[in-house]
Amino acid sequence: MTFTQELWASAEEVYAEILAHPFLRGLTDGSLPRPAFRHFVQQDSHYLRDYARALAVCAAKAPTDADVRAFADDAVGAIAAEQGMHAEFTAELGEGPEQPVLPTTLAYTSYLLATVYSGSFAEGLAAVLPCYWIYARVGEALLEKSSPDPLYARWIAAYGAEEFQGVVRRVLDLADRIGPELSDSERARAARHFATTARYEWMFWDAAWRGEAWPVPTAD
Ligand SMILES: Cc1ncc(CN)c(N)n1
Repeated sequence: MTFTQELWASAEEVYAEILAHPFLRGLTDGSLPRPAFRHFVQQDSHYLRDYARALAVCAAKAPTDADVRAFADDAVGAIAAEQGMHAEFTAELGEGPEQPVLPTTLAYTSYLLATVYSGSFAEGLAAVLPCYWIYARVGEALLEKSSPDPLYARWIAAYGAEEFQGVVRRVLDLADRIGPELSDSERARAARHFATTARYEWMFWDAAWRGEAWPVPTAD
């Protein structure tokens, strides 16, 4: 089994649950309530700021100059493209009340940052991978049906697009290049990180679907 096959196997069931989630079903049949989508976009803007930091840390630990550049470019490029898309969505949806960073976003980004700072390059890579790979798979799967809602159809098209798929393929190729050099224990740790952040991906959509809020008032 290649390293990426091993990683995917650790989260296969989570991916099935993601595709079945009412948030994603609501995107494709157009029934997703706008407040849930706005919630998602606002939390994703918070998330992407920290995800860019996580990619920058991966870049700093990458094995070759080309890999350093690829991660650094992604940290700037792919994230800037997604943030640009969110800005367009926000303009169309209307700002709505300002949301603080909510519990699931905070838990996910805290886990990502702790892992990329404290783990090896392979562990950090495994932790950031579901963000790329699950969205690429979801984009591909949803593209066939797209959505009767033009806003949701644009979101699906962005992740199904060849440009995004190509970025993801590059990262997967890198993972498979370093895979054979890893010890069994490092591969096992990496698979645990991958499975954990894949779960956070499910939780992120679920939090938007539920309209998650802090249970008691916060200071900000
Ligand atoms: C939570 C989350 N995960 C993944 C992606 C896709 N880069 C995203 N924008 N947001």
